[in-house]
Amino acid sequence: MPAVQMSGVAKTYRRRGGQELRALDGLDMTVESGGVHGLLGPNGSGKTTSIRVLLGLVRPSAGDVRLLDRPVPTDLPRVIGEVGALVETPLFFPGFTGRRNLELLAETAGVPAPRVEECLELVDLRERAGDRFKGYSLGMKQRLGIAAALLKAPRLLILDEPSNGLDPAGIRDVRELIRRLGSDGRTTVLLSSHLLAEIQQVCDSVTILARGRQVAAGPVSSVLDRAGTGDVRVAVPDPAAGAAVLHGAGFSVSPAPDGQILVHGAPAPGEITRVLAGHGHYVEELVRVTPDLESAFLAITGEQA
Ligand SMILES: Nc1ncnc2c1ncn2[C@@H]1O[C@H](COP(=O)(O)OP(=O)(O)OP(=O)(O)O)[C@@H](O)[C@H]1O
Repeated sequence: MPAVQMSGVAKTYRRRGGQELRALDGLDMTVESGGVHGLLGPNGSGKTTSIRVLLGLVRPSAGDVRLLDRPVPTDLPRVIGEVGALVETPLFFPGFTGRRNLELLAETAGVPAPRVEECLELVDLRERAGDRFKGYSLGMKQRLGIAAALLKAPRLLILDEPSNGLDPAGIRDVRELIRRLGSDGRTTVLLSSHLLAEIQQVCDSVTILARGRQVAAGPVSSVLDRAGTGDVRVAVPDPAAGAAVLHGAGFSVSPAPDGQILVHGAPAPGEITRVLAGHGHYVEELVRVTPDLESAFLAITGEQA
């Protein structure tokens, strides 16, 4: 059972002056249960809006939404107890300790008190739980926010740009925490981010958004592979002669920076080896050129660098 299913979801905002803005324009997204799923897209692509739709904070103009196999918003009251979310920087009492803040939230939500300590442990804040919230670093505040979202032991945890504003150590801690949560065998994490590197390091699968639509989805590695250039870099002892042979055989070639040959859009690299060997050029190395992550992302989303 998928944890999240969105199909054809649209959300139109009316701007001042009557103009319409399509924040979501027929968005499809499936998040299978378990692991960490990334929602990746440039600023303004609709990540926060889709999360707000999932949580019933925004009513979609069209489309179907299911959360833990229940229709949303109709059945939201029946599933919301199993969903934890960190959407904006959560509000805590600055003068209270981290622990007291969580205890208050737990009491309000009817969560048994021992769960507070478990959550503090999960986010690695137990040692500092007796300190006042206002003295926490931004990273600690964010981890306390995640602890609050975990109080109900949710099956689905939704985190909207949790690394925003954090320093490198804070980012690392939050990423490790998300990975840990996603591999506990019972929690599905949906993580939104505009940072490709974050998605690559943390997520198992990804939905990529651009202008309110899905532009790619699937396991992280295959989605990025699909954005591959199809170029192959070939090393032979005599690159100029080798390039002439390949050109003569109909391949599109250009010189690679290190004196090797770049063969463009080569569907079957084995053919390159065969043609070269047929003319006495023996391949020393043949490597498929994978694009750097940033180019892959820009290629997929169609954004300009
Ligand atoms: N309440 C609102 N009223 C009008 N327009 C809105 C509202 N909320 C979002 N938008 C617009 O909808 C589009 C999508 O915004 P959204 O916040 O969902 O994108 P995002 O991918 O989360 O971007 P970011 O990373 O910048 O938060 C943007 O153009 C935004 O300006």
